Amino acid sequence: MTIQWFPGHMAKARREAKEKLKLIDVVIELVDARIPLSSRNPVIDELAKGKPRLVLLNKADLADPNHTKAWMSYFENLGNAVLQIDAQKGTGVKSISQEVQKLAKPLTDKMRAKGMNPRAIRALILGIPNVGKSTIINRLAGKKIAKIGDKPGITKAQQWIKVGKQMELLDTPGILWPKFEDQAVGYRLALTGAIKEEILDFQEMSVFLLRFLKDHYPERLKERYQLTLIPEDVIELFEEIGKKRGCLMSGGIVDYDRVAEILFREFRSGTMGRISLETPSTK
Ligand SMILES: Nc1nc2c(ncn2[C@@H]2O[C@H](COP(=O)(O)OP(=O)(O)OP(=O)(O)O)[C@@H](O)[C@H]2O)c(=O)[nH]1
Repeated sequence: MTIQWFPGHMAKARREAKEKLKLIDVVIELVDARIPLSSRNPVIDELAKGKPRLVLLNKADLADPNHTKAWMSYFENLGNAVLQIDAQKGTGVKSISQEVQKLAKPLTDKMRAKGMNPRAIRALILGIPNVGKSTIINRLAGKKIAKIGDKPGITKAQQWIKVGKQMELLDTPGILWPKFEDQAVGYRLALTGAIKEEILDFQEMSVFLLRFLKDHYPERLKERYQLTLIPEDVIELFEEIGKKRGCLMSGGIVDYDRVAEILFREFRSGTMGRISLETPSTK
């Protein structure tokens, strides 16, 4: 789904998320493991305030495993539970319910102390577009999708999915807007598919990517595009790749648009290998 985020849409998303959060014990915040900070909604801390939180680093299959490890510690140090997952294949998804239970332990303990039988813990998935919310919901729902139906006194419109015996998940995620304020963040979001690529200049985006790869994954670049040396100048590098890939127009001039498209597609699809565009120390 592609959403153009105008102020009215952002206000509506915030209102809806706040409404949903009233019903929720544990927040599941979904981010892209390749860009965990850039893919966070800018007001998530304010929205989820006071609720225990499980951060899911999704699309971990596309991210650099070493960086993902560093990101796990980063989010743990902020006081969250964290899991890395690949919702497409289902890796790590089974642990979600367990983590949610752990986070809700103070609540279940309280219910027991009052002599009550603890009810199922209610969770909500929140995240920016395209981060994998629906994929996870479908995974968690599995084949035995059990809609619990309306709960009197709680809500009429909301449907809940039963995940095991002890967790209930709201079947519609909270879709939140991405960050806009920073150009580098914009490039990272566009490269990973969170915002419409048409909004940004393809060539500019690819130059951003090449600059990043040159600094952080030079060997990968050499290998993929069969380069013996990586030119210092990023435009020269762009042209080298164009020549290697036969992206030439008449007169032997490099077709920049085609090179940009190749770089973009090969990054997006994971053909370049597992690459993270952000580490906890990225500014
Ligand atoms: N490689 C990989 N792809 C994934 C993973 N999770 C989701 N995807 C893909 O990412 C794309 C977006 O997934 P969705 O589940 O539709 O994302 P969403 O957050 O519900 O998107 P919106 O409806 O736009 O808010 C789809 O093409 C999924 O197949 C993952 O862990 N790894």
